[in-house]
Amino acid sequence: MMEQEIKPLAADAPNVLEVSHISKSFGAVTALVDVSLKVKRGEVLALVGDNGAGKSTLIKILSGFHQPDTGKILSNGEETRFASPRDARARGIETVYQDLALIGDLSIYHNMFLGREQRKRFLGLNLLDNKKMRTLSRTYLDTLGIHIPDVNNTVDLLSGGQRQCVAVARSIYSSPSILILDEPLAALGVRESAHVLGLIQNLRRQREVSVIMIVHNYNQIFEVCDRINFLHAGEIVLDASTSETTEEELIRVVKSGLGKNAISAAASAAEGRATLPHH
Ligand SMILES: Nc1ncnc2c1ncn2[C@@H]1O[C@H](COP(=O)(O)OP(=O)(O)OP(=O)(O)O)[C@@H](O)[C@H]1O
Repeated sequence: MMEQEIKPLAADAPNVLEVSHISKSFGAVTALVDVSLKVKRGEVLALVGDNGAGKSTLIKILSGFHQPDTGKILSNGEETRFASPRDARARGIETVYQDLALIGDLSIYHNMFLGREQRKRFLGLNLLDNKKMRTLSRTYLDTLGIHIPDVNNTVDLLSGGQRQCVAVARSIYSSPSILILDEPLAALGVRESAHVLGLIQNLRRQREVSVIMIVHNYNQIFEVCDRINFLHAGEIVLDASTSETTEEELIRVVKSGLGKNAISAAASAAEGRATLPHH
């Protein structure tokens, strides 16, 4: 794929997903407190925060796995409720969890079509159309700029980065409006991460799908994300555009003390360049 400039998001890009004032507790444990978040069409949003900050709970709510105790979810401007992951998927939200849900000893192209195999009739029999799945997989991976030499190989033979890319490609094959990635770069080395970052960058260039991804490495966030939401103790304490802030500033904000007020103060001190969420 040709390298192109990353176009800034259109100022009038609509919000494809909006959650407002969401809270969630598990018994006595409060996982999320009054969380509001927005994602525009084509935007790549990073979700960061320490262990236990509530990142997984938030993406599980967005993908229909958990229901919030309070608050609203708007999908394309319409209030909605995701009763199950299937329900969220039906409304265009695909999630790639860390286990990737690939079958190691199956071919790459079979994995690409897992659960929606292409079939053909032959002599009255209903057979898998392997040729078609192979060709479609090849074309699709190429379109996304994913370098996989042979789609006949089993997934076991792929590197971690390639596997992540195949899982992402499979999820976007159904043209979702939102792709949620749960730590897509976890446990990947620099070279391996480059595959995945390249893919996300390609998605960002095309601006057809919005991406919400949990990331830990700030450097990678600034490479491929448009905006960052920082979660601390169940609250979004910072919402900043990556073009208007820097990695150093972000680190300063995060280290400046994890109390919400401390972060607000640090963000204001950064010449108002980081915007804070409204509560
Ligand atoms: N199913 C559950 N039952 C009880 N408590 C839970 C459940 N899921 C999450 N929690 C609690 O909610 C809080 C937020 O957890 P969550 O997993 O969302 O954080 P996280 O930011 O994803 O952390 P990590 O980076 O460690 O995955 C934690 O205190 C956690 O123990």
